[in-house]
Amino acid sequence: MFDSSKVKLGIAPIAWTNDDMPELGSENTFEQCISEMALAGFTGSEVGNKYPKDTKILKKALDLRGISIASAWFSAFLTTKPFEETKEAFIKHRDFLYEMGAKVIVVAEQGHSIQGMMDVPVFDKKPVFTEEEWEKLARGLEELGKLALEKDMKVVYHHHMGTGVQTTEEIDKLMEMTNENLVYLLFDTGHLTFSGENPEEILKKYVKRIKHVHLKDIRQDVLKKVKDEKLSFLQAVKEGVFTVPGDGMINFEPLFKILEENKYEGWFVVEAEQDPAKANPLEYAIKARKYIKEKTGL
Ligand SMILES: O=C1C[C@@H](O)[C@H](O)[C@@H](O)C1=O
Ligand SMILES: [Co+2]
Repeated sequence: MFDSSKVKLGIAPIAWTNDDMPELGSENTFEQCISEMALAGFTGSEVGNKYPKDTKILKKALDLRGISIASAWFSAFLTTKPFEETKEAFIKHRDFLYEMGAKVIVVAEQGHSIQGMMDVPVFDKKPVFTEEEWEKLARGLEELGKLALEKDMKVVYHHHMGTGVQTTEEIDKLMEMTNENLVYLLFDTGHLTFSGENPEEILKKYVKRIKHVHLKDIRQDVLKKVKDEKLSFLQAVKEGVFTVPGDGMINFEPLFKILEENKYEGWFVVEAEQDPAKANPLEYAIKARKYIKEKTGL
């Protein structure tokens, strides 16, 4: 059994409004989004572009609905820009999250990333870092890890489609090159399956270093289409490659089992970006909440 005082359930606003493609769900307001999260039974959220930037206003709106902030995405450019630029932006982001009570900071390297490029095939053109870039990334992430620790927070690295840290080998390399007490791992079921990795193997290997979990499922027929038609990451999302856990090809039972046996503590964040015009966000949030209850008891 998971300890429900140690494992919390959140959901990402990206199913209501997609910050990478603001035309998806532009009609959905911040208030509707967080009200529906609460209505579906979630007590946590990550942060979207429509969220108020003022922490007092944001806190009040979230408190009214019994929701807290689990974390928020940070784009690092350690391989392509001077470290100071990433550092300055990271400190602002860290301080915002600290005020909101978050304990982990989601970081993904965006140097050379193709994840935001509408027409670049995600399986053909992903970046591959040079040794020099790996070194910059590893040392930079350790510095960000130290900055996070100043506030008793942790950097959790987000492996991601279309970036230099996507595959098993790349995750292994990053984990080997960084200090385990400074750089932790985010486990995103959807990205690993999309990429063709084995989520169970990765989870077993790094479970002690995993401090944040993104739960999303994959529609197998859409994944095939992405490969056959050489679609980009954003086109894949629009087509519906991602869905909520339990609605696709991933077997979550062994994953929950490994997390449970290893006494995982932290957030499970349902993060299933798809077109809200095709997949009603409240309906899918309820579906996800029900599935998690069934499989974990949480
Ligand atoms: O954590 C995430 C943040 C999103 O912006 C991203 O594109 C999504 O797929 C994801 O996993
Ligand atoms: Co994610």
